[in-house]
Amino acid sequence: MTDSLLQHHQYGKRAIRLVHVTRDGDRHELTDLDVDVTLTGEFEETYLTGANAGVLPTDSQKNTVYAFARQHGVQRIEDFALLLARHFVRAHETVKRARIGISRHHWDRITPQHSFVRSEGELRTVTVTHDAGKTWVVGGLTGLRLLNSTGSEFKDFPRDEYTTLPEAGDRILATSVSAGWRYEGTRGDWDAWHGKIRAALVTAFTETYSRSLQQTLYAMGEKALAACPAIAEIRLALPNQHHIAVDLSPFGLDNPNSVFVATEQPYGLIEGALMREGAVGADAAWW
Ligand SMILES: O=c1[nH]c(=O)c2[nH]c(=O)[nH]c2[nH]1
Repeated sequence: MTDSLLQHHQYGKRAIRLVHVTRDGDRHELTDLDVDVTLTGEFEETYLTGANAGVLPTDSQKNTVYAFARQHGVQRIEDFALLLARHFVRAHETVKRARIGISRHHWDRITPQHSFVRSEGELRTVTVTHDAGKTWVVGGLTGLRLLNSTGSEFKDFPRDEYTTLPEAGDRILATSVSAGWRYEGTRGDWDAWHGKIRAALVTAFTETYSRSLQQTLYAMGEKALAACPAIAEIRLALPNQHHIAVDLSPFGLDNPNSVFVATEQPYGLIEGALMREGAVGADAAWW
């Protein structure tokens, strides 16, 4: 046997599918969540010898999520994640840090009472990390698809022997936003704050005349920080969903920037993080 050290370990349950219905008479509220639980702590023994005395089964973790949903409701995912993270650390001595990630699928009401249609793509997300010293709440969203059909260019980039990209003076700019933002505190008006930040991201995307998606990213982050004083930092990942004008000349047709092929792969990925001036970083809050 070679000498080896267990360097890092964590475990938990992924993709706990939870659908919760609140019945207010005939009118129902639907909440549809994917919940991830990750625990770190004193679990070396089971890795080294298979002794499970300190190992809270992932099955019990899953059951806790369902039981807490019944007992406490799930209306605001930020509060539900805080509740679960604190519970695992408080209730189990071997658990030193708990991280709860939740993504919420959005359903739109199609009758006044109890019928819904799922709006595809966009998820509201939260990651709560809790240990003896601190609790961090990172709110966010993924799959927010945005497109500007003008107001975007990409020019003046360096050209080398491999450059074929033409300069674009008027191109389509399209992306699917992934954003995470770290709140300063653990109490808040989560729904309103999420709404303000989402609106700021959309407004900055639509209102910025874009010379690069990088510039647009910065404008989005800046507007989000301005819109919600409760957040200290924001991280954004913006895939550049390229739309390429189709060459219609073989068919004797022109293409005055009206027919495009929307390509999925490969795509550019533009990432950036903005911190409010004077705020203190918190790497442990992020994956
Ligand atoms: O906004 C852009 N940023 C880039 O870095 C880039 N690179 C590329 O090929 N197209 C684009 N567009």
